[in-house]
Amino acid sequence: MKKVKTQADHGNPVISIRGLKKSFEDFAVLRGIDLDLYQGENLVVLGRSGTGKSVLIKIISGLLKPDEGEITVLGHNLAHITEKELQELRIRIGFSFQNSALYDSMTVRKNLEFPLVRNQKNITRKEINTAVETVLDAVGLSHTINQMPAELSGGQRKRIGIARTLILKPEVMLYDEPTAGLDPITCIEINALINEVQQRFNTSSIIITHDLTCAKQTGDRIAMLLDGQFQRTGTFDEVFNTTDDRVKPFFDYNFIQ
Ligand SMILES: Nc1ncnc2c1ncn2[C@@H]1O[C@H](COP(=O)(O)OP(=O)(O)OP(=O)(O)O)[C@@H](O)[C@H]1O
Repeated sequence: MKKVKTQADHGNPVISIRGLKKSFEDFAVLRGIDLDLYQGENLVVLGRSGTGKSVLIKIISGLLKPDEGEITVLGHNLAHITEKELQELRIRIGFSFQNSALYDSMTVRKNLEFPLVRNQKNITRKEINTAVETVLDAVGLSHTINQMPAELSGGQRKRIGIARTLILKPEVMLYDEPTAGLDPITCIEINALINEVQQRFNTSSIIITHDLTCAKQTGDRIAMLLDGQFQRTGTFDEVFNTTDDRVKPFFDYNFIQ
């Protein structure tokens, strides 16, 4: 079970989804999704490969359009948002994508400065330095500031990727497979970092994964995506304390810390 219990504000959903449907040609991927993400909570969306987890976060971030349903993100109904409002909204959402590569030719410092300078034209050098130092400290990698990405381990690169997202002070974090391709010890460190980010920056997060250890360690709430819908939602134990034959095998095939 998650070690640090967090107090989500259940009166205040930062993301609200009702009746979301999405098909590609005649393949119905999402078949009626309802979801609320509350202020300050980590919500894990768990599901097997190809169940539509990435499609869901692409729809939340406005990268894909739904066929049906109402999606409200940080007070904006995505059906009625202008392109300019969507750009502004995206700055308030941090994406940690599986392949969010760092720029190999830039130091860690320059990688972190890049989104800041691009999005905040009038920022001062002092403000940039403070922001870089704050996020590097948050991910525990202050000593790497002048290193090149090639000198970092896979886990360190993942941390710097998360720091680069945090530097814009997102209110919502979307993590797509944060532990994919990492060894088990590094996975546990990344899970701890996701919880630290939640505590320190009071972010609300959706964590997409099929890693049950990640789900167990980071999720205040788990939503199990099966057959295009959330079939079970609750704490980790509530979701897996079931005789549902579609959920049980998923549990059995994974190693849980
Ligand atoms: N742009 C697209 N055009 C056509 N089909 C798509 C598109 N995007 C996703 N799909 C299909 O939708 C389904 C769900 O894909 P998605 O990437 O969301 O799965 P996932 O649950 O994130 O899987 P994984 O855990 O392997 O990343 C897949 O069958 C995929 O082929």
